[in-house]
Amino acid sequence: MTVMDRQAPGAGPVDQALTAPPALELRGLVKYFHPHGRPATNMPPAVNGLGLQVAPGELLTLLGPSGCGKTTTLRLIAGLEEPDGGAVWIDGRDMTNPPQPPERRGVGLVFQDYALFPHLSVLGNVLFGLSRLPRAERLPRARETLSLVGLTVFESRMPHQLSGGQQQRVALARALAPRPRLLLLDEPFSNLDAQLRHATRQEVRAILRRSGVAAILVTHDQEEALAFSDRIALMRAGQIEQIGTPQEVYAHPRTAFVASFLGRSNLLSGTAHAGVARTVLGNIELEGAAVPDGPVMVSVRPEQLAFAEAGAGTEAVVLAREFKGHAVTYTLALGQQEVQLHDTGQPLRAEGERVWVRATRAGRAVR
Ligand SMILES: Nc1ncnc2c1ncn2[C@@H]1O[C@H](COP(=O)(O)OP(=O)(O)OP(=O)(O)O)[C@@H](O)[C@H]1O
Repeated sequence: MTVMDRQAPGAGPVDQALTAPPALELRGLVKYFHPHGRPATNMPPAVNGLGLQVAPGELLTLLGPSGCGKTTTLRLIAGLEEPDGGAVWIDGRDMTNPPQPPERRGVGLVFQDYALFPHLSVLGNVLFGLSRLPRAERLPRARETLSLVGLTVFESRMPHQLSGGQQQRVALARALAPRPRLLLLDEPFSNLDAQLRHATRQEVRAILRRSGVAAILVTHDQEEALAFSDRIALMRAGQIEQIGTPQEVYAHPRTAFVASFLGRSNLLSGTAHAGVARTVLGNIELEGAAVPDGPVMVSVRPEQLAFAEAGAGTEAVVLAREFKGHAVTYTLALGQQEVQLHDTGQPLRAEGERVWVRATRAGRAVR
């Protein structure tokens, strides 16, 4: 079997999940860090009862603010940390009872700082990870993987003769060459400048799709998470706050934290009655499952607000304008409340101008 044919044509992660065990399953994972080596009862765990499944071939992103436990989760999966509770299953095998060392887990790692060996050529770097393979298979495997990442012509170059994006692809080839069941990527694009970052991200995504490997990406960059993933797990304080496809999590955030961490959101307090919330922006219909009557927090995305004819919405004043070429984001004051509105058209509104605003779609009740 080659790296390429591990995923049958047309079989997506969901189809495969019906026939194969999950590439990864985390069950109630807990990790405490003890300062100075002593247990501290008042310290919350870095990872707090985390559970999730990753299907074969699936690209999952762990997204969340600094310190929420993303890297620790990745290190627990790789076997670089021991959990205090719970279990890590990879490809249907328990890695925690008894604990399996990192090299026995069938996991590939790609980090932010590529960690290529500077004195080895591109080919040498990829061969390095193949020492467990029979000697005769190493060179063909290394070359096959370099071809997968589009670096065949660079095989004799030294790392310093490559661009940052190319070096990252060598690191990817090195991690993919032993054909791991699961690839772990920790902020792999954060050393690249904005343009290269975008291009490299797309290339890496296409390479992972071709190889059919399941991968977990750690990032705190929401745009990266939205563009890269089949599903996003939004983490907060060592737990998953919400997990779903990028579209689901963006369009249907369950909490105020998710609504404001993934994209921008206006959080309006109001009173719900019969599926409609009375807010500073007037009556806003509430989407989704029935919302109980009473106090409610409503998330309305800036693109769900629009300017209205005078008298046809709520009156506001333009506080600030952020021009982005294809769109404009306005910050508006409605009495004491500030809201943001995305507008794509003309005319441009001036700071200080009086305007009328309305919600164009239903809002989302969040906790
Ligand atoms: N070796 C360690 N010793 C003590 N505390 C640690 C250690 N590693 C992580 N922590 C703590 O565990 C928590 C989670 O850290 P972790 O690095 O997993 O977060 P993260 O979400 O990856 O953050 P970032 O985006 O900043 O990398 C933090 O409070 C951190 O300070």
